[in-house]
Parts: sequence; C-alpha cells; structure tokens
Amino acid sequence: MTELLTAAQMRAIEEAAIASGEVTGLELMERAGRGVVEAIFEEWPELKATSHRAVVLCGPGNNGGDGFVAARLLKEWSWEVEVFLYGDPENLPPDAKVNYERWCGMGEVRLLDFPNLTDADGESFNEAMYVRVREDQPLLIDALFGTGLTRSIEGLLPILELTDLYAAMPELSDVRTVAVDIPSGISSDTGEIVGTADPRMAVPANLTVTFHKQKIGHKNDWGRRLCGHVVVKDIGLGPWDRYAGIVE
Ligand SMILES: NC(=O)C1=CN([C@@H]2O[C@H](COP(=O)(O)OP(=O)(O)OC[C@H]3O[C@@H](n4cnc5c(N)ncnc54)[C@H](O)[C@@H]3O)[C@@H](O)[C@H]2O)[C@H](O)CC1
Ligand SMILES: [K+]
Repeated sequence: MTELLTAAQMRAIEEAAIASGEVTGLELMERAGRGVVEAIFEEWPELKATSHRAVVLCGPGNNGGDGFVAARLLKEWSWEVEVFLYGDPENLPPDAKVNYERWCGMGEVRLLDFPNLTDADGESFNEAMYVRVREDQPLLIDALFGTGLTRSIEGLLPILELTDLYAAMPELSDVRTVAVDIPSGISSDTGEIVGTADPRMAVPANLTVTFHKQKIGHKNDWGRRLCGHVVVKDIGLGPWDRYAGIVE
C-alpha cells in the first residue's frame, strides 16, 4: 500500500535529496511544473491538438514557483497564458524567484492586490475573471498554495467568489481547474479546509497533480472531495524515501 505522506515528510525527503547534491530544488521545481503540464495533456488529450488559454494563479511560495514553470511550458506550446501573482515578487523563495524571472522574460505578471485589483479597463477582478472564464473556457491553474499553507486563504475572496460563480453558474463547471500539488485552502496533512469549515475557502479542482506520493490531505475530509482526479508525478525523489521518518 503506498503510504500517504505529511508535508513534513515531503520536506524531509526533498531536503535530503537536495543535501545529497544529486538534485537541486530548481530541478525538482522544473520536474514538478513539467509533471503538471504532462498530466493536463494526459487528462484532456484534446487540448494537445490546438493552443488554448490558461490562467495561472501563483502564490507567494514554491507552489507558485511550480505555477511559473507550468506557465512557461504552456507558452512554449503556443498557448495564451495569463499569470497572476498573489504576493510580493521580491519575497518569493529563491527557486520560485528564478522561475518568476524566467516567466517575466516571456510574459507579464499581474499582481493580485486583493480586493482592489481592477483590470485594464477598470472592471473589478471578479467580472474580468468571470468574463474571461465564461468566454474562452481557459484552463485555470491553481498554484496559490501547496504544502506550505498555514492559515485560511480568506484574503483571497475574489478567487473564492469565482468559486461561488462556478457553483452558481453550472455552465462554468466545465472550466478545467488544475490544482498544483493540492487545492489551495486544503491542509495537506489532514484534508481539512485550513482555518474554517467554509468550503468556499478552498479552490475546487477537476485535476490535482501532486509529486512523488499522495499526501494525507488528498484522501481525507474536504481534500478528497475537492481534488477531483489526483495524479501523482514522479520527480525523482525515490532514493530518499527513507528520510520520510520524522526527525525528533
Ligand atoms: N516538497 C517537494 O519535493 C517539492 C515541493 N515543491 C512545491 O513547493 C510547495 C511548497 O512550497 P512552500 O513555499 O513551502 O509553501 P507554499 O507555496 O505552499 O506556501 C507559500 C507560503 O505562503 C505562506 N502562507 C501560508 N498560508 C498562507 C495564507 N493563508 N495566506 C498567505 N500566505 C500564506 C507561507 O509562508 C508559505 O511558505 C509544494 O506544495 C510544491 O508545490 C517544489 O516545487 C517541487 C518539489
Ligand atoms: K495549489
């Protein structure tokens, strides 16, 4: 039975791999982002035929870093990709910052300054996002938070209202939402929605692409319901599995 990992176990494996000198965090991030794009084309082969639109929501950490990698790779597939960042680019962790800068070399990043974000023609974020989601049915990639989530994402209300829109507008339900590692708002250690019992405080996904092994959060509580189809992508951490024991 493949065991379910905690965030701490995942971090221990990752840190051991990087400490061995055989792989860098940046290489792991590249493999993760590549795994997200691979899983998208495996889930929806029809998307391989022509280019499409993707909206990538990146958060302030390495989950966001995976999102910048996925954005770059989809752009290389000639997709039209719009990237939003929730957080300060200057505070991104090193690997995410490298991928933020790589993305900035090929596209712009719109800062999600909740809740006052308005887009170019002054529409509020919601309407703009709603219109874009409704018209072009893009792929929405949730790279806001992964195993580093520590408190409720209620500050992201416009996104959550977008989630409400999905609920309220069934025709939006076929908007493909892909969660990087785990749906944002869900604890990877428990599957609970962090900081609240309100299911709107999480971003539901049709497809969740996680790395190395499933986490407890994928199989429990709201995590089980909001992940959609969970795909595990190998990013080469197998040799360090023995480090999953928690160091006391
Ligand atoms: N473990 C691996 O082998 C790999 C993991 N990757 C990806 O990295 C994320 C984990 O990244 P991390 O920077 O630790 O955390 P997050 O990106 O999930 O969170 C970002 C950051 O946000 C802060 N924070 C927490 N809760 C909130 C909140 N409610 N509001 C605002 N800010 C919040 C906190 O400081 C976090 O550090 C993992 O999921 C993978 O996607 C590698 O890229 C691949 C290998
Ligand atoms: K996520």
